[in-house]
Amino acid sequence: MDEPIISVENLTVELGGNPVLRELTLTVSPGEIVAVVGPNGSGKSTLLRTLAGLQPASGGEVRVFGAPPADDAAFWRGVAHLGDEPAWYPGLTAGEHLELMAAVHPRARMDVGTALEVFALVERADAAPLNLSTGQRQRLALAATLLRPSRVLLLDEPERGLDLGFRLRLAELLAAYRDEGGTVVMATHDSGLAAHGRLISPVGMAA
Ligand SMILES: Nc1ncnc2c1ncn2[C@@H]1O[C@H](COP(=O)(O)OP(=O)(O)OP(=O)(O)O)[C@@H](O)[C@H]1O
Repeated sequence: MDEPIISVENLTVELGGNPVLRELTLTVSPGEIVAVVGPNGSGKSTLLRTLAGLQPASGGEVRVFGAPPADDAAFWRGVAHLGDEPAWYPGLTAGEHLELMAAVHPRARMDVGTALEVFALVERADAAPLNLSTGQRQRLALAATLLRPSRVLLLDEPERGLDLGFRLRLAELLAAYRDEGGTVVMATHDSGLAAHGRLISPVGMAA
């Protein structure tokens, strides 16, 4: 078996003095899609944030690429995280946000024109992100996340605001990412999307 790309042992995370994750153990192999499922408040976002190194652990160990997540360029070159809606640059259009992403990532996974087509944003490329609909903004955020090269995708409810057709498309896009050798860990409430991955639950109940 391949070396795990993510390994979590006995992870405990406390927020505001309350244990949110308790002794969680998880191993993710390269090329896997893992769907983190469970009720509201069960700790899905907390788990993703901890894997991204954005939330310190209270106990246990998290390793990504064989080392604890580190807030440095090398780590973020390998990891693309989409949590809450990103901050948009004032004055830049939707298309220019993707141009910016492509400019700083010379080995982007797709060019801007392709990204606009894949994420059905061609007609709205000249609009400011805040003038897009909720689902269009989520598609833009996903386009920016999937355009940049990465080895691990950490997605928190990527289905947020998406219509049914695009949720199905998203499942295909994640499968294509996996087929290129990428690894996906996503928190989701969408049973269709979750069905594309190995189900885990942060509260340890049968998912
Ligand atoms: N900053 C914080 N301080 C204290 N408690 C917090 C904080 N953020 C989240 N929590 C609590 O931690 C628990 C887990 O929250 P988390 O956002 O990880 O859940 P989730 O499974 O992602 O939920 P949802 O399905 O609603 O997105 C919840 O009970 C939440 O109220």
